[in-house]
Amino acid sequence: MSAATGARVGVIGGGLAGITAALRCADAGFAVTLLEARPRLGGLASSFRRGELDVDNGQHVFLRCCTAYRTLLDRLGVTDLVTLQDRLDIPVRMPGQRPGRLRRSRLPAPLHLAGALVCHRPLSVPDRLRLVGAALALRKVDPADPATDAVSFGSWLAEHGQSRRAVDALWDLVGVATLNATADSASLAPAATVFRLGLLTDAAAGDIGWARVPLGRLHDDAAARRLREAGVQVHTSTKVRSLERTGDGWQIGSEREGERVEETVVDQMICAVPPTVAERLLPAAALDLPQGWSTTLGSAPIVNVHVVYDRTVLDVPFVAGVDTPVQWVFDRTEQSGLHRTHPAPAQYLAVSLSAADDLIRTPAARLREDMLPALAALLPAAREARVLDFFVTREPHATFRASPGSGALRPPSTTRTPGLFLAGSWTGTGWPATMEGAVRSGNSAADALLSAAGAPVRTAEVAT
Ligand SMILES: Cc1cc2nc3c(=O)[nH]c(=O)nc-3n(C[C@H](O)[C@H](O)[C@H](O)COP(=O)(O)OP(=O)(O)OC[C@H]3O[C@@H](n4cnc5c(N)ncnc54)[C@H](O)[C@@H]3O)c2cc1C
Repeated sequence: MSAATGARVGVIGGGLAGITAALRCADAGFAVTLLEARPRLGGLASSFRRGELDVDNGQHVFLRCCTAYRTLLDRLGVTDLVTLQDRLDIPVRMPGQRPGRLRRSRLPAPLHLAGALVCHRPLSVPDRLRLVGAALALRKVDPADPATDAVSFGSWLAEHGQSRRAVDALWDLVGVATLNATADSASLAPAATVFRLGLLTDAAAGDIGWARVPLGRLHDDAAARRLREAGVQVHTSTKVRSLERTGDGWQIGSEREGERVEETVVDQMICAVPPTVAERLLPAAALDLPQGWSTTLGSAPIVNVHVVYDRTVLDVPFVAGVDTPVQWVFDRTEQSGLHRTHPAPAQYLAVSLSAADDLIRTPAARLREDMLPALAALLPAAREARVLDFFVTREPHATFRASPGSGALRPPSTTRTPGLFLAGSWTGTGWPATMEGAVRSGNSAADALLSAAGAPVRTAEVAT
């Protein structure tokens, strides 16, 4: 029997961070209750039904180096529902140009990308040569050094000989999608983490993975099943309103459909909610941060434009765009179950638009006017195709804003209040706001809680 048996843990928030933390604590023998405001689990990485179509709230990808997220997928029993490339391969499209690709070779890092970059036609030959120096210098940047967080990625790239064109056609191609910020507005610290871990250290690290099913099947259905099997009490549609310290424990006040529900009393707490909610719920002295820190940290939006065509217009799972407002385009036909209502060859594409400050309030009709011609310019078959459906999903608070200085506003998983721990992709994981960061934060919070409770900490296995 575990040392933790009988001790009660409350987890607020059923995103990836909360799911991970709850499973880890339950596996260690705690009696866990998870409270989630929405009717479903999965938080910012979820899906919903639109008529007969399963729609993700936004296209999500992960990399082979996302070992914590992949370990969670294993724990949820859904690894067979995702695809992971054998070799990093990014088809690149530019209007009026022959298709290109960024594909790694079998050489060790960083040589694995040399061939692809030498042939990256959007860049001039001098720009391609200057990439080498910057890539080697980036390998030496220490993301954990506070001075790194004070600098913008864009200014660092400029200092290292990168032209505007190189930033637009290469660094931002990868950086905007992973940091949800352009190089000019991003902190060097998370940018260095992404490029070093994903592209510059281990050749296989940057291979891209994605779900072959709606995200809800992974992060809601499978997670709910595994949590239940682990003995976690999951209460969805339950919004936490208050968190009170009572003697040695915590009293959680919440409501369901606007009605107060009986308070939950626990011994230890993990708060895995967005930053603004955490600041509201946490005792004032819990964090070593100035009042209003969550507003200062801020958030950044992502918009997805969804288009159903009457025919196949994209013959690969995804492409990245250069010299176009279209950033990344994904084939969503299989995941969405499109052919339940629109027979083949109809195809459903999602255009993922990160760092979308300029687009988050743009009306759908205007996005349609802009995006359909842009898609036709990249995908010749789209010029003749009929659009059967067009809609937009918007996540105004998709990630925290990874600006210079944001690192100092990302607290660790431990707080100054005993028995209270924090999780969430916005906490101090060193990673940008990603699924990997969320799962790592859930693991850190669980590790800290287990160690404070004197329970054995079994570091989660890492997928290879
Ligand atoms: C459109 C989009 C595209 C993205 N693309 C990628 C990608 O390609 N790759 C990648 O790795 N990451 C991507 N991300 C980021 C990734 O989804 C997030 O970093 C991650 O899912 C965050 O998980 P979390 O558990 O930290 O937070 P959240 O998912 O925000 O979970 C917090 C949970 O707390 C709940 N909650 C809030 N208030 C309360 C309350 N009072 N009481 C109870 N519950 C409450 C919320 O409902 C939510 O479920 C994307 C995000 C978006 C929005």
